[in-house]
Amino acid sequence: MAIVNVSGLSKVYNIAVKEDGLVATLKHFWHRQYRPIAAVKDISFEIESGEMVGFLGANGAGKTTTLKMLTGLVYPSSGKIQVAGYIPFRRDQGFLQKITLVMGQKQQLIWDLPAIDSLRMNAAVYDIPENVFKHRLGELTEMLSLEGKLSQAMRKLSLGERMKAELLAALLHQPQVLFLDEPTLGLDVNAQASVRKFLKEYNDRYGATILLTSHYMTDITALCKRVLLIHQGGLIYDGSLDSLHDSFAPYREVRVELGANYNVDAELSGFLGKYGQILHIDGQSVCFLVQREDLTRTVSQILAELEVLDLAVSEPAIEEVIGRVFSAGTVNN
Ligand SMILES: Nc1ncnc2c1ncn2[C@@H]1O[C@H](COP(=O)(O)OP(=O)(O)OP(=O)(O)O)[C@@H](O)[C@H]1O
Repeated sequence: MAIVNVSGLSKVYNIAVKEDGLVATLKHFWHRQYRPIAAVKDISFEIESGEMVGFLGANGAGKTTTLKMLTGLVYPSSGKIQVAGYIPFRRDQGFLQKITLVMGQKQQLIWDLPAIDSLRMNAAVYDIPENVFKHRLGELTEMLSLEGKLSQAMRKLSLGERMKAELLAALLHQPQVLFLDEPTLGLDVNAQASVRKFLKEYNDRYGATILLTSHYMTDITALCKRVLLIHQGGLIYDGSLDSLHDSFAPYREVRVELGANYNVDAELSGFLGKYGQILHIDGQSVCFLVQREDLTRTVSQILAELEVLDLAVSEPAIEEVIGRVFSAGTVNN
């Protein structure tokens, strides 16, 4: 059953515009002029309970604005949203108990205090009884490997530990729906991996629904089977990561290591073109693109016609595929 329903959602920000200079500043004071910015344009999607969905888009595409509307922080210009049966912008107590929003670039825990003090305050805000608080704290501390860290001032923790403490704080009330905006932003690869591992485990253990934005594709490929792609405010793709590969990268990279008796640069670069588009030549190694439907025939042909020491076939990187989708600006799926 869908726990997030979004239909025809749009957001237009009106930003005040002002020309330079004192006169313009005075004029602006009395007679403000506004320019509309369509940050989100008529997007619709549903998320099933327990799903983990990646939300991808370039800078300024509209991801944070969408997450803010889904959590009731920003009022939509038009369209409908329901999250866990609630209308977010009403900010009902029941709604706030069911959701959480974590923003990688914003902190809720107080810098000079130990995390445990802020966590106690959160427990009071969410009306969590002491025994439940202790139980959840123990469970989450263990899952996040934060033993011994919560009694130190936040400023003394590493960036990765701080992010994990933020996640703990955001999950103390055991929300059903997690909106995560760049939760691994700025973390080193080990800390990123440990946040990912935690999110996977949290989703498995509690069946939580997660909508996640990240500029690190490893987060998305490790956690999400489905992705939403937003481009200039519009939703241009909603489907599986695998189908994205199929629709936007209907080719494979074939890397061939040729025997030493070929002078690859001089002799072969010309006629190698018949096997596919040459991507690059490096010593005796040639890499080129072959359409997926031609792959078997082309590989057999290469093996029959050339002296091949090694041959490898790979899919193009997902970053590259998504780059193609964004440059095309639309997807028919
Ligand atoms: N409070 C605001 N007032 C006016 N314009 C805004 C406001 N917040 C965002 N915008 C504009 O709306 C558009 C979408 O911004 P948004 O922050 O949603 O993008 P994003 O996809 O989250 O980008 P990023 O990946 O850089 O965080 C941008 O053009 C941005 O400048």
